[in-house]
Amino acid sequence: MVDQLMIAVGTLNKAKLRAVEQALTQLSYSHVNVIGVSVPSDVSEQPIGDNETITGAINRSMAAKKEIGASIGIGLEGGVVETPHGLIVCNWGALTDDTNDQPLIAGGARFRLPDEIAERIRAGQELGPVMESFSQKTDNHMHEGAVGFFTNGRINRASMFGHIVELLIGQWEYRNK
Ligand SMILES: O=P(O)(O)OP(=O)(O)OP(=O)(O)OC[C@H]1O[C@@H](n2cnc3c(O)ncnc32)[C@H](O)[C@@H]1O
Ligand SMILES: [Mg+2]
Repeated sequence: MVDQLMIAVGTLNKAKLRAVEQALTQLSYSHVNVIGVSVPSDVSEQPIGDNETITGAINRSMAAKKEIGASIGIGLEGGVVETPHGLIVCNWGALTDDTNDQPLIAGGARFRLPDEIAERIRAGQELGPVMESFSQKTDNHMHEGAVGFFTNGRINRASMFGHIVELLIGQWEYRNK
């Protein structure tokens, strides 16, 4: 009988939690207990740039792990990056465990936002609420997300974060080999 592995995820967002649960089930981690914890990211509500977004993911992973004394903490954070090609959505994840090593980091899918959305983010609005009014769907950020809306439902927020979780768990397995 394998010991239960407690994984704290620094969010109550259903898409993010589903991403962790699905990724771990697919990887046959049947002995894991995934627990969502509301923690501060200590960055802006709408992180701008890779650096701030990664920092948010790391802060969430550390705070979630500490909050419930889990063996692993995972933080997932969405942000936007200004580029000469337009405003690009970015997504980052971090995993903190009991070692003194740096948190593991992994990035996810990226795509350019349409100009009318980008303009509203540049004016200081958050992507989540902007998507709610644009898509006329409440809680869009907990379901398909901007990524699902603008990719015709091919990649939703959970599957996009699921990829990041696999990159994190894979690195964690490599480190523990
Ligand atoms: O409760 P938390 O974990 O904070 O979940 P969240 O949906 O707010 O997610 P983030 O803080 O990681 O994302 C920062 C902002 O960008 C929004 N966002 C990021 N990616 C998105 C996506 O694919 N679709 C819709 N909103 C997105 C999100 O709603 C926030 O306003
Ligand atoms: Mg948020």
